[in-house]
Amino acid sequence: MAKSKFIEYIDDALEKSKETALSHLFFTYQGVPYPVTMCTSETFQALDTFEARSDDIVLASYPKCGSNWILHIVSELIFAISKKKYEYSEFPVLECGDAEKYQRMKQFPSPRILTTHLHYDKLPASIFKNKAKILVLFRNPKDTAASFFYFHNNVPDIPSYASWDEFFRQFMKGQVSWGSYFDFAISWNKHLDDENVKFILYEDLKEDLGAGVQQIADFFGFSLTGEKIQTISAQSTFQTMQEKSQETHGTVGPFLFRKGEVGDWKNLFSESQNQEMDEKFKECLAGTSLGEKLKYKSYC
Ligand SMILES: Nc1ncnc2c1ncn2[C@@H]1O[C@H](COP(=O)(O)OS(=O)(=O)O)[C@@H](OP(=O)(O)O)[C@H]1O
Repeated sequence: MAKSKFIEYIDDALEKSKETALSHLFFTYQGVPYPVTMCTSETFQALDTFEARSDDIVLASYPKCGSNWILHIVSELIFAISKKKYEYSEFPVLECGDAEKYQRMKQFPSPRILTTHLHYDKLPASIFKNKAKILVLFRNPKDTAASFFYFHNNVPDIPSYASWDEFFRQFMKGQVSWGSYFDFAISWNKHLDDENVKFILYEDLKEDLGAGVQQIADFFGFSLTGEKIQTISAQSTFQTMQEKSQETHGTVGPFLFRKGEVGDWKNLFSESQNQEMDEKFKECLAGTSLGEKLKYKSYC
């Protein structure tokens, strides 16, 4: 990707981050904290003017669950079908950017890929009305928290936390960008088996990427040969994506594609933090359909 709108937007957000202290990083909109460097209340107010199409591709996930991974997979699937490279005419996160973006997006050709970190009930109504398909990606909360912490503390221009313990406290309170992992999970839990919604797990993608790519292709109705699916899988491994990360994501790339592993949380969590998260998981998700789907016992 040349210096695209995508990278321009990220560079811009990083530039704003340089001058933003952690204590001023968030503003709250309808009860959820968002980073001032990426979101504005004007854009949230305009969000309901967004007109979804039935062939829009919506990729929903909490931050750090691998949205750039599935975005890449879906872009490659579109390329394989249409023979045209998917163009990011706009930064793909639906709720990020200026309030006029929804007007500009009317001109973009189908299929449009929209990623989002929004809770289910905060998505614009037209997504449901016009029956756009939504792929919802989850990752176990411990690795998600670890990835989130490293991102803040490794990227030089993004405000750092004083320590992992401090980040963990804020994460558990939901005082991080896009709010609480658990609130996000609760909001999606009842909708994972809805028509036009498909759940996918980061850890399953890690375990068998080929099978995951095939499922994603099937869900969006892309019919490709097994050979093509394998080629796309090979182009979507962590190593391949990390090697190209500077080219695809600019300076933040190597920090964003950090480790891509399952279980890295073990290097950070203390025993009491571990227990605290297990309790929170039980309280919020035990016995729910999502609680089962996350395979918490295996990964946490
Ligand atoms: N191909 C592939 N395979 C395995 N893991 C991958 C892959 N691509 C991205 N990742 C990992 O996803 C984490 C970043 O998540 P997001 O892309 O959702 O980040 S963001 O919220 O958009 O900033 C981040 O996780 P950590 O490495 O644990 O920090 C990325 O490395």
